[in-house]
Amino acid sequence: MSHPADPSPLTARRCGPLTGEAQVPGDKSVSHRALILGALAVGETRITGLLEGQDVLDTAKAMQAFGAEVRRLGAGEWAVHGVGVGGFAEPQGVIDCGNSGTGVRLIMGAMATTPITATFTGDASLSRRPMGRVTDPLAEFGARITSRAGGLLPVTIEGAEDAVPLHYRTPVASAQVKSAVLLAGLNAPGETVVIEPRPTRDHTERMLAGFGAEITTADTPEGSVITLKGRPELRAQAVAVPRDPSSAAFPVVAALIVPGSQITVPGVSRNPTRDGLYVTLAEMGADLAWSNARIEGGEPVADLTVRHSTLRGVSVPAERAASMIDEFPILSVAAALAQGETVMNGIAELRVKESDRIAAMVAGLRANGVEVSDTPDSMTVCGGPVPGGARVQTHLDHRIAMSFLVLGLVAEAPISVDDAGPIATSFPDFLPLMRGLGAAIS
Ligand SMILES: O=C(O)C1=C[C@@H](OP(=O)(O)O)[C@@H](O)[C@H](O)C1
Ligand SMILES: C=C(OP(=O)(O)O)C(=O)O
Repeated sequence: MSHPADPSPLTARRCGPLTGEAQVPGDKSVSHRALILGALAVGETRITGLLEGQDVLDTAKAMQAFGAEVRRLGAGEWAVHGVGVGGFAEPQGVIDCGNSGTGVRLIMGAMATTPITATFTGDASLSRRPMGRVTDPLAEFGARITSRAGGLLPVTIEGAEDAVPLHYRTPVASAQVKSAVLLAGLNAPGETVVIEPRPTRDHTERMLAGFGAEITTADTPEGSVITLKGRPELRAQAVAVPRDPSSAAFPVVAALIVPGSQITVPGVSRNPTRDGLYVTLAEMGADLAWSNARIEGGEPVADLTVRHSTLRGVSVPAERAASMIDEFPILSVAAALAQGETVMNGIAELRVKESDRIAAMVAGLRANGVEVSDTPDSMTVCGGPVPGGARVQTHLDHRIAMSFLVLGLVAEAPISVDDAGPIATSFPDFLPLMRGLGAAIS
């Protein structure tokens, strides 16, 4: 996505009830990890349900550049022939991770303890995001790292020759930082330990265990202590990727706010480190019915039925932020339709995502007549009728684009977004899926 096509604006209009089944795509976090661990394993990993969004395709390309064989077998079906821990080859070109923070940060971790050199770049959005949070701990493993001033991309990493394992306390609640350190720890002798003051999504830990690594998590007064034994032989696996709860959030909130709607969303991940939005919507009075709970690909999943509901404003505690970190833009859309005020606390991390998501939501909601305010780490939305009628700037941010297209389905006047192109990074079929449910987006 470093050389995006011309911007593609879209407009959403008020519509009748949404009905039907929403087959949302595979989980983005799990998809990146399946490709990376597949590339570090011995043998052939088979992946089903892989998200074929641009972020993940960029990671697949990167794994090829590091020497893994990556083949697409069919829709969502991929094979990765890995090179083993420590087996990455030096890429011949620059690694372009496009729009993807997860891709670039996890891959930097995965190569930083192998004695090869790689340069990473990305699009205009990724080039504004902080990389020091990952390159600082990777330097402690013995990697030599240069970046643009302020720890920005492009970043060049000379991987450590004789890596030393690390004990690292993450200064921000970030699964990307935790995962980068754990992936680097794979090729360091001895135990690498990550201490997380607050739990974040645990897909890396689950999948490392699934691939045969020795990894434990202990809850202690200091937080979660994750211990990984270095230099395991990772064994190729079959990985079934669950459907992405962060993508499901868009049709789910759309069905909650469009009167008369009822939809089902099968096979959504219910990983408790990802369920903050669903907990919050239930507190707001949302009619969400989960059924057929099961385990798929090492992750809990269930089917979800959603009915239009009258929502009321709530206060979302800071402790919940990590479990719904990508869902605050769409939560603020639900909040705009709720009775009373919704306060979102402890969300400073939103300022360093694909855009400053607090600023982008505040600007777009205000332009469409919603009362909203913010502080450096919180946002408050006042619910009520939504006049709409404005065009929103999405700043290369897929979640801002999808959120305002959902809001447009209930606003009095249509809402446009300046560029829907980035939606393809995480949810390439968003438009046909939403139209299939009855949404008026064109
Ligand atoms: O590890 C991951 O797959 C992700 C972690 C989160 O980022 P942070 O770890 O930076 O909070 C999230 O925002 C991102 O979409 C995916
Ligand atoms: C923050 C996100 O992704 P990433 O950090 O991987 O760019 C997201 O998908 O909302």
